[in-house]
Amino acid sequence: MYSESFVPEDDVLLRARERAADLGCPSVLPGSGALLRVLAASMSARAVVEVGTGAGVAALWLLRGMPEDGQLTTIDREVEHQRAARESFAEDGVDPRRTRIIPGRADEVLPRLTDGHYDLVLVGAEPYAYPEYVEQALRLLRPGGLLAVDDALHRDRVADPTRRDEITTIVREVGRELRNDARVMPAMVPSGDGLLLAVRR
Ligand SMILES: C[S@@+](CC[C@H](N)C(=O)[O-])C[C@H]1O[C@@H](n2cnc3c(N)ncnc32)[C@H](O)[C@@H]1O
Repeated sequence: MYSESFVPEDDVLLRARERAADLGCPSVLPGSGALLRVLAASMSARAVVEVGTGAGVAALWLLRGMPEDGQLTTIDREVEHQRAARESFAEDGVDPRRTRIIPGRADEVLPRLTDGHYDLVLVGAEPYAYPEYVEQALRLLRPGGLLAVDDALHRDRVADPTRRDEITTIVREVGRELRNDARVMPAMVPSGDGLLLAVRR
């Protein structure tokens, strides 16, 4: 699709994407990656959290938008994925001080992160646990901080009310909850597999 390839990915991103594919791990689609870079740059996001590192595709997009003194905290439970992400970061010449890769389960790691400290939180792992990650993200964000939920349209199934499988229902419910949550201003952006955005009031 034209908009997905509007900002083409360079060789480093394409290799990170290949690493992810070799590990059987889906990555953020290019349209959403480009959007994440724009968002991180527009708000000078210095403190960013990513739930689900994968091989580092979304992380690279974010890091490219963040200021040089920003730090990305990214959580993944798979050692192989952390290793692949490290390779991707090294290949892009990312200063190791700009990334903090925390190994472990997100439901155990997120509660240890500091309240109201982060500019941007990207949720991109395990749709089953999105409700819990979104709640943690809202705790972590400073006022004016941005929540981004990847795969929020789940291959367009979320928009189709006849799709009632468990994951689709959970992801649809997360959108509905955020739409009615007075703590945020939400918007659904149909880039990639859907990026649900919500600014923390
Ligand atoms: C869809 S991939 C993330 C892709 C990455 N955000 C990107 O776009 O490049 C999901 C990742 O979340 C990790 N993951 C799944 N469940 C997790 C959990 N409970 N805690 C931490 N990481 C988890 C997987 O190991 C996988 O690397």
